[in-house]
Amino acid sequence: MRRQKDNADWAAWASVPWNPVTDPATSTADTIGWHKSGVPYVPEGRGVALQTLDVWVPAAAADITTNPPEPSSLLRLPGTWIVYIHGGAWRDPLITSASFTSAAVHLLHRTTTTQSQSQSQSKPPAARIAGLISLNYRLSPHPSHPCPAPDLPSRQARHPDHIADVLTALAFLHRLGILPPLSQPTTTTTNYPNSNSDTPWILAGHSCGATLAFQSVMSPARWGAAGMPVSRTLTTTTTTTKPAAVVGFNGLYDLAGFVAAPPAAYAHLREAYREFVTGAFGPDDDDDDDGHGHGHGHGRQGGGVWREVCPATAGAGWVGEWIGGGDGDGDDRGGSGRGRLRRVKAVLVQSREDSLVPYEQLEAMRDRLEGKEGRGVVEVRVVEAGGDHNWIWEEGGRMAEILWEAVEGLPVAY
Ligand SMILES: Nc1ccccc1C(=O)C[C@H](N)C(=O)O
Repeated sequence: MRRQKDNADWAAWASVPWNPVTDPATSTADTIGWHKSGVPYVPEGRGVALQTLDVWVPAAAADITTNPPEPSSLLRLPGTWIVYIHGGAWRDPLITSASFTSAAVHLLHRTTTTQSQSQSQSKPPAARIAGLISLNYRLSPHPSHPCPAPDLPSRQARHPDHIADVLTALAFLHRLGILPPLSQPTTTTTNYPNSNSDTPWILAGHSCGATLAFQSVMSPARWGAAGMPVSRTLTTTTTTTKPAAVVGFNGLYDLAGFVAAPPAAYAHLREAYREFVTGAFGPDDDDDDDGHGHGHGHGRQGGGVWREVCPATAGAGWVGEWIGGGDGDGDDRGGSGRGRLRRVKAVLVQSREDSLVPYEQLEAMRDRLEGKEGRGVVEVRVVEAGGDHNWIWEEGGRMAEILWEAVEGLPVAY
């Protein structure tokens, strides 16, 4: 049974070929990495068009400079895996997993350069990347991008479909052993077979991808609360290890707060926000059409769906669900404590020149993480970045630098 599942996963993985990546920074044709685009993360052909992921692996390991990595060598690659979740307000079909390409190529270049430097000085590199993953997930409808019929299954998502896809993709990577592997049957919820602090990984996201990144460390049970049906796919994802660091680029963290009272310079975006938030999550019970939303949580039952889905405003306890590791139900009582992260990192990156997301979003998130729940367990790092909303991934170099520093800053050396 388990073996069959593994085979289906590896078959999905192998259904897409590796392509060599050359270095645009040098004019040589040297391979700096290998890339697969569009790997289906719902095996056996049961997924839809956007339930896919991209992967890049640096060619730095000696045996894969001339040949693409075999599954067996893939699992032995030393270093950190980074998983990236793209933005686009849960709906923009023009922003996909490919939006990570520029940052990915910069990271492959850095890995290759650092590797050869440390080899010539015969000392281990300060930071090392094992591989990079960029996720696609089903999107909500976009009013200015009509959807051709064959794409419909990928373009009619409504919360919790987006987060369910992210969790499904992460579970796929865990089953393959790319992310800290799970050796227990997924039905076991009290045993966390792996200490994720042994093999830390990083989860990053841009804009709504940052929202999804923080949602994914919370208990999935939250997405079944408040009368929202949990997607069928979610039931297969109960046991996953959590990232040691989450990096949010120009992230959306308090949508109810924005729609209720946007900062003056962003007030013209209020209807745009209300539209895409409603498209992704449905109308908010607390959203008030006269423009004076009160937006204060009434707990999980009843109003405040938008507050409950946003990391800066969600009901208490989610930081504990992250730290608890394991399957994310936050309940490690009587358990071994394995899978527990002692300390996690949140890197919050925001440009003051972002014309779509105000700095107040970062502040709300920082305040939440530095509050009662997070104090002493979440190390918050605030990073200012330049450019407009999408510059950070379009340019890629600065994003790569911040992610590289996140790898260097991981608690466990290897
Ligand atoms: N208005 C926003 C506010 C915040 C963050 C993104 C947006 C977007 O518009 C994203 C995307 N280009 C969209 O077409 O929905």
